[in-house]
Amino acid sequence: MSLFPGDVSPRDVLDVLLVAFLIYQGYLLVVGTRAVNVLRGILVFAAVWVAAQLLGLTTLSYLLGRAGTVGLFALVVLFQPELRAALERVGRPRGRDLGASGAALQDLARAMERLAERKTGALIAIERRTPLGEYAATGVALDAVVSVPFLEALFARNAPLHDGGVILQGSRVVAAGCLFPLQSSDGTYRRYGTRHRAAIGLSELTDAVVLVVSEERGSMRIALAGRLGPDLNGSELREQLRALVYDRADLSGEITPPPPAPAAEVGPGTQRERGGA
Ligand SMILES: Nc1ncnc2c1ncn2[C@@H]1O[C@H](COP(=O)(O)OP(=O)(O)OP(=O)(O)O)[C@@H](O)[C@H]1O
Repeated sequence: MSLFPGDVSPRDVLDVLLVAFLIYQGYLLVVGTRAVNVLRGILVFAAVWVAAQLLGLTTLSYLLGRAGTVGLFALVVLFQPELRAALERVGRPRGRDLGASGAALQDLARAMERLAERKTGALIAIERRTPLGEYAATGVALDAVVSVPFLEALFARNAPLHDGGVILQGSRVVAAGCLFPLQSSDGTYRRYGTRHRAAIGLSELTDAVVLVVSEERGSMRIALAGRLGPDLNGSELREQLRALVYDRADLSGEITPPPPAPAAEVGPGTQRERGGA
């Protein structure tokens, strides 16, 4: 007896499986981004359209059908950055050697702690598979080994490059004073300032691990995959860095974003201090 009854051929099964795989991958690409809300809106729109067709509401289904065609083009324009990031993620090489070392991790974490202790604001993006060249180009190119004094000097108030973000590639600082894309001020992160929104924005469009020290609160946080994690102490920061950047085994797997900070923690009025180990 054939495994595939009737008209269903192995090719049809393969076809359906591939389409299901593509839909699932598409879902993984948009989950956690602002595109998810739009996706929900599209589903509601499609459901109303199908209902209108089933009920024979010709004018409504005609209008919705027309709006759908125009909407597709509008979506491409609206989500151009997300689409580009998604395609970049698809074509990203696997298991790139970051050339990072345990020493760099310790220096980076120590610099973060010192900056947090002194309430010196800082923004540091660590490149992973998505090249950050276009963001590095907005600042000043550097080529220096990651070290505590160097990072402290970069972010020191009145230092020429303290404004903007620093970009690291492995153990090297490759740019400073860079402009990162701001997260749109919708939803959960509306109450954050621009430094935090720049961290979230960059992590939304790339797979970079973005570290932020708050000048106001002296806290250390990580933004990853469009989400801002909770305040970290020194050992938590080291642990996260080890897992996300310096443990290369992790690079073959998927990114697990840190849980978003509870709403109570995010307001400017809530001063929960945990910076420094
Ligand atoms: N798009 C950006 N890219 C990189 N850095 C930025 C960007 N926007 C703002 N910054 C940095 O953030 C600083 C302003 O931070 P602001 O006080 O608005 O943010 P915040 O999230 O409240 O941070 P903090 O808690 O440190 O005050 C700027 O001086 C600049 O260094």
